[in-house]
Order: sequence, then C-alpha cells, then structure tokens
Amino acid sequence: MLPKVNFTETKSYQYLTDHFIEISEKHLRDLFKEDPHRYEKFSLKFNEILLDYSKNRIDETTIALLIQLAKECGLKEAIEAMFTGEVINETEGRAVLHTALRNQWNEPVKVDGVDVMPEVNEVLRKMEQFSNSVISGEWKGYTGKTITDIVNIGIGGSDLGPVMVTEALKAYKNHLNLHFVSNVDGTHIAETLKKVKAESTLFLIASKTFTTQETMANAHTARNWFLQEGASDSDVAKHFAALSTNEKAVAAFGIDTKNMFGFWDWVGGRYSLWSAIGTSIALGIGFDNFKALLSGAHAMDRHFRETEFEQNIPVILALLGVWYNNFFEAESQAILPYDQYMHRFAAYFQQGDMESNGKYIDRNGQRVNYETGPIIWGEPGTNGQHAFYQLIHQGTKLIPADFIAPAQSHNPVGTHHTLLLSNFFAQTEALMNGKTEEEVVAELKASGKSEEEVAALAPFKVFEGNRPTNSILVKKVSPETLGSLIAMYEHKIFVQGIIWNVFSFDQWGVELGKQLASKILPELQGKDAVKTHDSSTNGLINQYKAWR
Ligand SMILES: O=P(O)(O)OC[C@H]1O[C@@H](O)[C@H](O)[C@@H](O)[C@@H]1O
Repeated sequence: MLPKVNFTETKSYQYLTDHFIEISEKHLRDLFKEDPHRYEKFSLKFNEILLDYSKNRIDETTIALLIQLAKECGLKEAIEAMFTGEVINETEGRAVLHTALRNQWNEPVKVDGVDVMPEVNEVLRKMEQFSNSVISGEWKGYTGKTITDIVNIGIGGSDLGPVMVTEALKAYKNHLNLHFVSNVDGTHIAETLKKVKAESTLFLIASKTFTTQETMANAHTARNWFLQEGASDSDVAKHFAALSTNEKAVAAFGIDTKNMFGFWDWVGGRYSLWSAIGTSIALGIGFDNFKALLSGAHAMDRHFRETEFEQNIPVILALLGVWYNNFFEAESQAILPYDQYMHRFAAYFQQGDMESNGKYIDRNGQRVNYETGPIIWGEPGTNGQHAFYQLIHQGTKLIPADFIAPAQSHNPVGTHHTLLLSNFFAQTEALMNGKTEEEVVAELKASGKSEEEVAALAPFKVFEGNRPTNSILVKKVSPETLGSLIAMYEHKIFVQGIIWNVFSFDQWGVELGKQLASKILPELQGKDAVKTHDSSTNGLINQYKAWR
C-alpha cells in the first residue's frame, strides 16, 4: 500500500510556504552573484548524463525542505513498494513493474509470491529470435520474399513509445522500413498501405488489451487489404504478429498465438515500450540495441532506488516540478530537446506524465485542494525558438523548461552541431539573466537612436529573466543513454504522483469519451435525426448526417 498523505498538511509544506515568499522575491542573477558555487552545488552526474539544475529559483534551504517533504510523504517506502511488486495500482488491483522488464541483473521480482523474471526473460528470448530472423531475411513472406517493411498498429502506449524510440535512435536503424499506424482516421492506414507490398510486409498488432477500437479497426483493415492483395488466410501467420496480454482475443482475431509476444497486467500501457510492445524497436535497431536501451533504463532504476534523495536525479527533478507547480503556480512544463532525432520525446511524455498525474481525486478518494499534474509540451530546439519562445521569454506565464542536448552529434555535418549547442547554452542563460533596462538603453543609444526613440522602444526590449530551466547534457543519444533518460522521467512522474497523493498508474479519465463514442456510433449509422443528446451535440450530429 502506498502512503496517503496530503502534502499540504505536512510540516515541510508550511516551511516551504514561508520560504517561498523569501525566494520568490529574489532574482536568479542575484542568487548566482551571491553564491559562485551554485553549479557545483546544484548539478549531478550519472553515467553520461549531466543534470545542471542551478538555474532554478532555489537555494540550499529549498532543496533541503523539498527533500523533507518527500520524506514526510513516505517516498522511500513508496519506491520500495513499486520495485518489490506491491499492488500500488490500487484502483485496478495491479502491481507496477515496468522496472522488472529491464531488470538486467535478474534478481527475482515477485508478484503474488511468484518470480516474474523467468517469464520476462522468456519473452525477451522470443523477441530476440524473431527480430534476428526477420532482420537476417531468414523469415520469409508468403511468396518466399524477405520482409522489407514493418507496420506497427497500435495507439497510446502501444504506439508513442516505439515511435519516439525508433525516431530517437534512427542513427542505429537497419534496412527495415518502419511504419506506425495509430489514428482511426482511415487516412493513416490508407497512406501507409500505399507505401508497402503485402508479400514483404509484417504487421505488428500492438495492443495490451487487444480490444482498443482504433487498433482493432486498423488491424482488420490491414488484414482485409492483405487478403485482397492476393494472399490467403493461411498466409496471415507469416505476416501478422500480436503484442498483447490478451491471448484469447489474439486467437479470435486469427493470429497464430505462436506469433504472439506476451506481457502482463502489471505493465502499464504508457510504460510498455520495455515489454513486447518494443518488438518494433528490436526489429528496427536490432535486438542488441534494444537490450542496451533496457540496460540504460535499468541503470537509472538502480540509481533511483539506491541513491540518497540529495543526489537522486529523478527525485530532484520531481521536487523542482512540485516547487513550480504548487508554489509558483506554474501550469505547464516544457521539454525541449536540442536533438532532431528526439522530436517525439515531448509528445511521448505528454502521455507519460499527463495520463499518470492528470487527476483530481487523491489516494483517499477525496478531491484534492491543490494542483496536480502539469501540462507537458515542447518541440525540438531550435524550431521552438522561432515559434513559441517569445512567450517563455516575455510572456506573463512562468514556464519551467528542461533543455536536453547531446554533446556529440550522430551527424557531425560542418558546424551544425556547434551552432545548435550555442543556442542551447544561450537560451538558458538568456532566460535566467534576461536583459535589464539599463542594458537595453545603453544598447539603443550605442546604435544611434535618439533619446525619444530609446524611451519609446526600451520597454519592449527588456527581458525580466528569472525564468527557471534545467539543462540535461548527455554525451551522445545512444540506446543506453536514451534508456536512462526515459526511466529518469518515468521516475520523476512517479515521485510527483506520490507527493500529490494520486494513483499514477490508472487512467479512468479516458473512459467516458470511449463510452459515449460507442453510444453515438449506432446513431451515426442510422438514418433518423438524432434527438437523444443536448442541443449542441444533436445539432452537430445532424449537420454531419446532412453533409456526409
Ligand atoms: O494497448 P491498448 O490496450 O490498445 O491501449 C492503448 C491505450 O489506450 C488508451 O485508452 C489508454 O488511455 C492508454 O493508456 C493505452 O496505452
């Protein structure tokens, strides 16, 4: 069982409330002037990841109090409860063990007294065999041709992780072309099928439940297309595999369960890229690289579980997030990777974070009286700079941002990487320091502007600064480092869920829309005017029916 503490009723919260008044009046510029050792004090290194969190609106007291808060909320016990397979997803009656999927040291992990590691290792062995045989060309399609294209059909956690990772690790890609179909909009599957040939395509139907409407619709369309292209029912086994926990539904769909890669109910959808859901990753970058991804995540798991909170990267990141969310009232958190390959990283953690902590009912079943999960957003630098950074620099909202960059590029073309990194360093410095009126006036005068022009323009050119950022500099975006980075954010989300006293591993909030869609579907199929809803919904549906 997880602790169920209202963090606003702790002693440390009271201290933090007083301390906040003091800190909120200080400018980061002055904090750096007062203490020349901020970087040494507020940076942490783990393998090939450096976290510099010194450009945050904190001092040593802030960190000490936030750590006290984590302790008062029972974080240590909660971490142990997760790693040891306690049923911490209480509303679904499940353990939460994505960490077991990457448990490369193989220590036993028990669920209901049974070690899950033999099963985990068995699926990994099967994924290894399968991916090797497809990559090597040993696996043949129904006309005897080798496989050239993989189409992963899945949505949410059965899509976002594999998409994000295979994009982030594109530099490690082999000859197989990867396609991902998620949207139930027929355009997604239709456009994908235009690009592939039935005889050399392998479809992976990725769905934990194997009941998700979008995935099942796309899977049926893919199979019908496959049969229309000249293949027969008996050829399906060579071209369709399932990644799922639901053996019965897989068999009912017509996929040979020999081609099924299983996982378990203790793997949450948004934490499933480490499981059989990662088969497209293993196919696209090879099993050894998939294994390296798992190793990187495992290394971060150990760091998270074994390191004192003061030096614990996910814990520090989480506490900083709480500081901005609950004291500065920041509503969102930007994730800004200065790496084109990581262009889906923020989108991936939109599900990871918002589906986990976007909840207003606490673990006692009561409505919370404080803010919980932030809005996560972001785009890769430098594109974001030319789009929304204006608001981060001069807008009225405080947007704490994580800047992520690799020191080494996979594509060291000319001076591109140096240009990119100059922007990475410049942005966090600019956000912190801003530009004072004095500096602006001096600059304008030096450019030959009249007194009047200077006075008129100056307010627009001033940057208040004092905008907090974390800088996460990695040596290179390798499978190991990416694995560690993903696990780092997963654990950050976990810590915040503990402090906000919400259940981070269920997602009841996505059910209502699904329920209503299944009620509306037959109404759309019928001819009669619809009158069963409110006037807005009726009006929209009936106009749709008139126009279609
Ligand atoms: O893998 P499945 O069962 O098809 O589910 C896909 C997604 O379905 C959504 O409804 C859930 O909110 C996600 O968490 C999940 O990842």
